[in-house]
Amino acid sequence: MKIILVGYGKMGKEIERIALERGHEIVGKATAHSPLCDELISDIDVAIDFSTPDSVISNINFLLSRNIPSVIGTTGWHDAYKAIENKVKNTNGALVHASNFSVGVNLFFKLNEQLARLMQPYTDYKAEISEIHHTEKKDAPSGTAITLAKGIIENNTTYTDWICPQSEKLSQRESNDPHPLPIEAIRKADVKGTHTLTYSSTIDTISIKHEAHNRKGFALGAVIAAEWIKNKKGIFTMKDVLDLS
Ligand SMILES: NC(=O)C1=CN([C@@H]2O[C@H](COP(=O)(O)OP(=O)(O)OC[C@H]3O[C@@H](n4cnc5c(N)ncnc54)[C@H](O)[C@@H]3O)[C@@H](O)[C@H]2O)C=CC1
Ligand SMILES: O=C(O)C1=N[C@H](C(=O)O)C[C@H](O)C1
Repeated sequence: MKIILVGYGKMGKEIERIALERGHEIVGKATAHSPLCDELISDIDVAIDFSTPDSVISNINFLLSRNIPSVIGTTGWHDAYKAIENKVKNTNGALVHASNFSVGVNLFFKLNEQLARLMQPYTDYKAEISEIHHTEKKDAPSGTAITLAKGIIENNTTYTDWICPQSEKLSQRESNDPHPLPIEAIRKADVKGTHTLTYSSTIDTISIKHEAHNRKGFALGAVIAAEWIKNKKGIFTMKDVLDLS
C-alpha cells in the first residue's frame, strides 16, 4: 500500500519502520512545517495520522474531502467526535480511529467492561483510573483513560461522568454527577503509557494494569488498521479491526 504519514514524530517514525517491514511504501509525510496539501496525496491508498490535538480535525476534514481512507491515532479530539462521525457518514468516507491501537490495550478495554459489569452490585468499591505518560504529551487525560472511563460508565450505572483535575479543559470539571469517576494524569520522563484501573473499598483493593514497554504495539496496530480500512466505507474503531465487539 502507498501510505502518507500525517505527523512524523515519535509515532510517525515507529509506524514508518513497521510499514516498511510489512512491505508498504511511505510516499509522503506531512508535518507542522509541511502540512497536508494536494501534492502530498496525489498517489496514495491510505493516510495514517499521529499528529497533534490542534491539527487533527483539519487533517481529518482535508482527508475526507479528498475521499482518502484514514487511520486516526491522534488523541485529544473527543469533544468533536459526533461532528466527525456525521461528516464521515455524509461524505461516504472511510475512517478508523482508536485512542490506543495496541492489541494488549484493546484486550484490556474488554476486561475493563466485564469488570465494570461484575462490580455493579458492590457499591462499597470506588473506581479510579490512573494514567502515566512522558512529559511531551499534549493532552490530559490520555485518550486511553477516557475510553476506559466510557467503558465503565456504559457498563456500571454507579458512574455517569468522569473528572480529571489535571485536564486543561475547565469544562470537563463541570459535572452534574456528584461522584464522577476520577482520572489521575501523571507525567514522567520517557514513560510510553501506563494505565491502572482500581476498585477500592475500606477492606481491600482490586487493580488491573496495562504498561506499554515501547511504541511498537501502537504502531503495529495502526498499520494493521490501515491494511483493514483500504476497501471499506464508514467509521470504525480498533474493536472492529480486531473483531472484539
Ligand atoms: N492511538 C494510539 O495508539 C496512540 C496515539 N498517540 C497519539 O498520537 C499523537 C502523536 O504522538 P507522538 O508521535 O508521540 O507526538 P510527537 O509530538 O512526537 O509528533 C507529532 C507530529 O505531528 C506533527 N504535526 C504538528 N502539526 C501538524 C500538522 N498541522 N500537520 C501534520 N503534522 C503535524 C509534528 O510535526 C510532529 O511530527 C498524540 O496525539 C498521541 O496522544 C500516541 C501513541 C499511541
Ligand atoms: O501520547 C502518547 O504517547 C500516547 N497516547 C495515547 C493516549 O492518549 O491514550 C495512547 C498511548 O497511551 C500513548
